[in-house]
Amino acid sequence: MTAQIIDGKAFAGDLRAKVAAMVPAFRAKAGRAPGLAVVLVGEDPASQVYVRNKHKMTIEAGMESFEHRLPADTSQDALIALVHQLNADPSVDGILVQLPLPRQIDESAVLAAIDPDKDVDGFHVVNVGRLSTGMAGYVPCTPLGCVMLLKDRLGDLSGKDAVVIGRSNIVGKPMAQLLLAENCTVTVAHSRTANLPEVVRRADIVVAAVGRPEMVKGDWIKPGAIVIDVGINRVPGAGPGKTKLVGDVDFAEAVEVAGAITPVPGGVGPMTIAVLLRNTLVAAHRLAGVPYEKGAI
Ligand SMILES: NC(=O)C1=CN([C@@H]2O[C@H](COP(=O)(O)OP(=O)(O)OC[C@H]3O[C@@H](n4cnc5c(N)ncnc54)[C@H](OP(=O)(O)O)[C@@H]3O)[C@@H](O)[C@H]2O)C=CC1
Ligand SMILES: Nc1nc(=O)c2c([nH]1)NC[C@@H]1CN(c3ccc(C(=O)N[C@@H](CCC(=O)O)C(=O)O)cc3)C=[N+]21
Ligand SMILES: [Mg+2]
Repeated sequence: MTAQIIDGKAFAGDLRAKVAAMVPAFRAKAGRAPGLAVVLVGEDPASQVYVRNKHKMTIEAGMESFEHRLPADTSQDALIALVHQLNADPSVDGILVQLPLPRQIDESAVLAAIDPDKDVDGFHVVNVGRLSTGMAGYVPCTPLGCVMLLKDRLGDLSGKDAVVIGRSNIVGKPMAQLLLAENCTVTVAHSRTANLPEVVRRADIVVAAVGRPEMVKGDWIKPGAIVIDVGINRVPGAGPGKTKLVGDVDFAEAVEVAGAITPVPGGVGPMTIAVLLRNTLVAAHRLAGVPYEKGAI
C-alpha cells in the first residue's frame, strides 16, 4: 500500500483564495486594507526568499505589505524602536519579525515588544499563554497549518496517539498544545528521547519538526499513520553545485508505510504563509472593530 500524498500547496492555495475573498468586505467596512509588516534583519538567503514570497502572496490576497529590511549589524534597541513604531501604526494589523535574528539581538526581547494583538506569528508570551490555557489568541502559523491538514484528512482527532518530534517554541511546543486541544494523546520527543523509533511507532499521527534531513525512517512508522513533515532542509542535489529540499522524514521509505504523508516541498511550507495571511485578516477585523464570524476560515 502506498500512502496518499497530502497536497499542502493546493490546500494553501484554497485557503489564500478564501482569505482574498473576504478582503473586499473588510475594505468596505474599515475603509482600508488589512496590512502586514515583515521585518528582516540581515541577508540570510533563505530568509530573503521567504520574505519575498510573503510579500507577493500578501499583495495577491489584496492586503498591504510593508517590508522593512535592516542591516545585519542592527542593534536590539533600533529593532525594538521599529517594532514600537509598527505597534503604533494604524495601517499595520500584523507584525512578523523574521527569525532567526543576528546574535547581538535577544529574540525573546524583540518578540516581547510586539503588541500581542498584532502578533500574527503567535510567538509573544501572551499568545503562548493563551494557547496553553485555551483562550482565544494568535496561534503559530506552521502548527496551525499542520492541524488544518490533519483535520481535513481525519475529521475528529480525539483519542489519536500523536508524537511530535521537536520541542522548539515556534513549531514543536505549539504543535503539541494544539494537538492536546484537539484531544489527542500527545508525546513530545526531542534529542534526549530514548528509543525514538519505538516511540514514533506508537503514533497514529507523526509530526516531524527536527531539522535533520530524512531522519525519520520508514520502519519507524506505524502502518497507516498520518505523517506531517515540517522539516525544510537544503541538501546537495543531482549534479555539481545543485541543491534540493528534503524534509525530516525519509519520504521514499515512509510513503510505503504511512496512510498519508506531506511532501517537501509542497506540504507544510505553503500552509505557513497561507495561515499567516489568515491570521492577519483576523487581526485586521479585531483591530478595526469589524465583526469576524468565528471559524469563517
Ligand atoms: N515548513 C515550515 O513552514 C517551517 C519549517 N521549519 C523547519 O522545521 C524544522 C524544525 O525547526 P525548528 O523547530 O525551528 O528547529 P529547532 O532547531 O529550533 O528545534 C529542533 C528540535 O528537534 C530536536 N532534535 C534535534 N535533533 C534530534 C534528534 N536526533 N532526535 C530527536 N529530536 C531531535 C531538538 O531537540 P532539543 O530540544 O533536545 O535540542 C529540538 O527540540 C527545520 O527543518 C526548519 O527548517 C521551521 C519553521 C517553519
Ligand atoms: N517569524 C518567523 N515566522 C515564520 O513563520 C518563520 C520564520 N520566522 N523564520 C523561518 C521559518 C521558515 N518558514 C517557512 C515558510 C514557508 C516555507 C515554504 O513556503 N516552503 C516551500 C518551499 C520554499 C522553497 O523552495 O525554498 C515548500 O515547502 O513547499 C518554508 C518555511 C517560516 N518561518
Ligand atoms: Mg530555532
